[in-house]
Amino acid sequence: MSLAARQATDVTEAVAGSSHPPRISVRNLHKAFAREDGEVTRAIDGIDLDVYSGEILILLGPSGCGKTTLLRALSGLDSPDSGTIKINDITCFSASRRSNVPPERRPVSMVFQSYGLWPHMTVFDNVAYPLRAAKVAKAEIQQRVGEIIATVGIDGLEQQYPTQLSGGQQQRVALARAVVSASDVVLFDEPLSNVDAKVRDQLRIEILRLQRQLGFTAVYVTHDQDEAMALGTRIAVLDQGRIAQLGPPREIYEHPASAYVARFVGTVDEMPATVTDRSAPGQLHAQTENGDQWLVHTDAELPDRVVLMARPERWIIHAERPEGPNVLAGEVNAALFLAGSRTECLVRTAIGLIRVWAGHGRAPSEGERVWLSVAPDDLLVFAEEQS
Ligand SMILES: Nc1ncnc2c1ncn2[C@@H]1O[C@H](COP(=O)(O)OP(=O)(O)OP(=O)(O)O)[C@@H](O)[C@H]1O
Repeated sequence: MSLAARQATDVTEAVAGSSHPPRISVRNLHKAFAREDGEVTRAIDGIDLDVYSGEILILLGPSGCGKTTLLRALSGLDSPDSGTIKINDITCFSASRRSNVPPERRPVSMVFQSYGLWPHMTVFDNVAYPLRAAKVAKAEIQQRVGEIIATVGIDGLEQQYPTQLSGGQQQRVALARAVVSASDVVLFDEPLSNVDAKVRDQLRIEILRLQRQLGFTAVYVTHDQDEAMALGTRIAVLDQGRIAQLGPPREIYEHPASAYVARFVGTVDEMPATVTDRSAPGQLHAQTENGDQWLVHTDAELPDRVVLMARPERWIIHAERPEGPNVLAGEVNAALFLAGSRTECLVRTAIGLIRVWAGHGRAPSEGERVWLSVAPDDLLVFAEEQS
């Protein structure tokens, strides 16, 4: 089948929440590892997850949260302890049925952080490898490899060996090899973490373009929140083998389900506080340690001890004390001009340093006395964690 024929028609419509059945379906998956010291690590601790046709599902979380273990379970490189994995409605793993389809028979391909190219094969032969393994006719291999090499922008390098290529070029070869065999599902394991920042930006766009063009479904592991935001149709934030939150990037950023998610995705400053009034529905008042009262719009049921959080772009800087609630006096400690997009200010206040991203307006200068305010809708509030 030619690349053109494989172009997806259903990418935009068949996303999460649609009536289409999921492309990947994971139920009650567990995987524990026994460490050398006898401790047991629950790398995957009861995960349920559906991934829909044409979406890029990001697995995001700090080191050790189980991202790679989950991806390897999907690929068949690792066997879970219990649960089921279906891909294209075929049971690839079921502990109860004792079935475990080997990696080469699953309809998935993988792109690794370390490229995983065959060093003794040319670029052409690396990309052709899955087609030769599937016994595709020679003329078709020639055509499909030629097309995909041009698509990922490495034409002219066909006869080079991987060691003769830059990291970015090697990852383009790996990408071409992953998509050449028209796998329905492509699994990405931190594919951009070995390339420099500029190439990473380019490759991100390339991956997105390729995915839109070919319509494959992707599961993409990263610990880089910018990458997750840029690429994800939905993001699953993992915490110790569990899904802490699953949703579109904007929802995760603007409505984090927990303090853990708020801290991991984006930047926040935190203010411990005590709830002083919850009599009006949909709002509460809380007092910070300096005695200030804060008005927060929320429907959440919360204990008395809470933590208030605000994103840096939600604080507004004023030269004069503004009217209204949630106002804090401060002095600009540092003002960093960041590549034209914003000025990042550190403002010293009675409750500590607050980060504020001032946009295109007048940026305050260091040493200036200012007032900060934040709208009641823009304050996040969570229960204080018990230590
Ligand atoms: N083969 C193994 N033996 C013992 N423990 C393991 C093994 N593989 C993973 N673990 C543990 O399982 C947990 C999850 O590991 P995993 O590699 O899935 O995390 P990750 O989120 O991908 O981390 P990173 O971003 O650092 O790659 C970690 O605590 C890790 O130490």
